[in-house]
Amino acid sequence: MKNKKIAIIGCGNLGTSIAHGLLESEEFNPQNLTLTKRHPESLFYLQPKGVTVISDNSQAASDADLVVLGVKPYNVPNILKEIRPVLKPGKQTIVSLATGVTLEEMQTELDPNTALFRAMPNIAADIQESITCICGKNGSTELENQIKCLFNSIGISIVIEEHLMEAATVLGACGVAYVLRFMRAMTQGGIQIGFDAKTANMIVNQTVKGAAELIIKKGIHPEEAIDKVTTPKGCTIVGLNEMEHHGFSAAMVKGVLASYNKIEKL
Ligand SMILES: NC(=O)C1=CN([C@@H]2O[C@H](COP(=O)(O)OP(=O)(O)OC[C@H]3O[C@@H](n4cnc5c(N)ncnc54)[C@H](O)[C@@H]3O)[C@@H](O)[C@H]2O)C=CC1
Ligand SMILES: O=C(O)[C@@H]1CCC=N1
Repeated sequence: MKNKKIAIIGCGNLGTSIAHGLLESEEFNPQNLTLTKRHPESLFYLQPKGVTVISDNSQAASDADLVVLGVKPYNVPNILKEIRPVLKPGKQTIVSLATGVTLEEMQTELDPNTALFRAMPNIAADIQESITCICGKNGSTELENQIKCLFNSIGISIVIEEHLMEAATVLGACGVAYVLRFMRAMTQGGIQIGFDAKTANMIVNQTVKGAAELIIKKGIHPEEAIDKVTTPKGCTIVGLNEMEHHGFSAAMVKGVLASYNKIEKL
């Protein structure tokens, strides 16, 4: 990755998280990163690190080995039309982060030989803790490995089939927001039982981090760990059952499905 030039076209919330993550990575040279935005001033704070920040998408795309599209889905066709004249098929790779825009839809705007990937990271890229799901078209195994390498430097990545990209968006990208809303609700409960907001927040944050890392590091099923917490006739099982009576798991599943169904209509 050290020698690869990357342009993030449309560097908003997600693009900036990726840029931050890349800049923390030892495998990446900041001089090789170009970020674009229509009004780029808000990204100028990254210039002292060696990053190029401009508003000219074609200039950014023409110089890059990897062109990452960070714009909203409805902007993708116009951006592809804009940069197509400067692209060098066979020499560059396009990676779209856009939700719900298929490889086939993008291919219609590009030279048929253009190597094209979709990637679905999340905003934890900022601290190199993203999960990124990737799928591609016209790319060699070597190119696929390069894309994996890029996203592994800001977390972990897996290659999936394209028909699962929308599911990946919901679980991996929207998922960050679901977990954070859960954390806020738990904090509110903590305040009601006596903690000030700051302390409740700290306890919840570390509890969630500990629970996630326990499952990840031990490689166990969540229910196996839950069984270790639920003392018979104890307070945990009473709380969990009360949550289920109010539809906790059902609400989560329904929320996941609602997000998934919305992508179809984006
Ligand atoms: N925010 C998230 O957590 C995730 C977002 N995505 C996808 O990533 C994409 C970006 O999402 P966000 O970062 O949230 O959106 P955003 O609105 O924060 O970022 C898009 C950026 O593109 C810029 N832009 C728009 N038109 C442009 C143009 N013609 N030239 C240059 N820049 C232009 C905007 O100024 C903005 O900064 C979307 O397609 C979304 O579906 C995917 C996974 C997670
Ligand atoms: O809410 C959205 O549409 C985008 C996709 C995943 C996260 N943000």
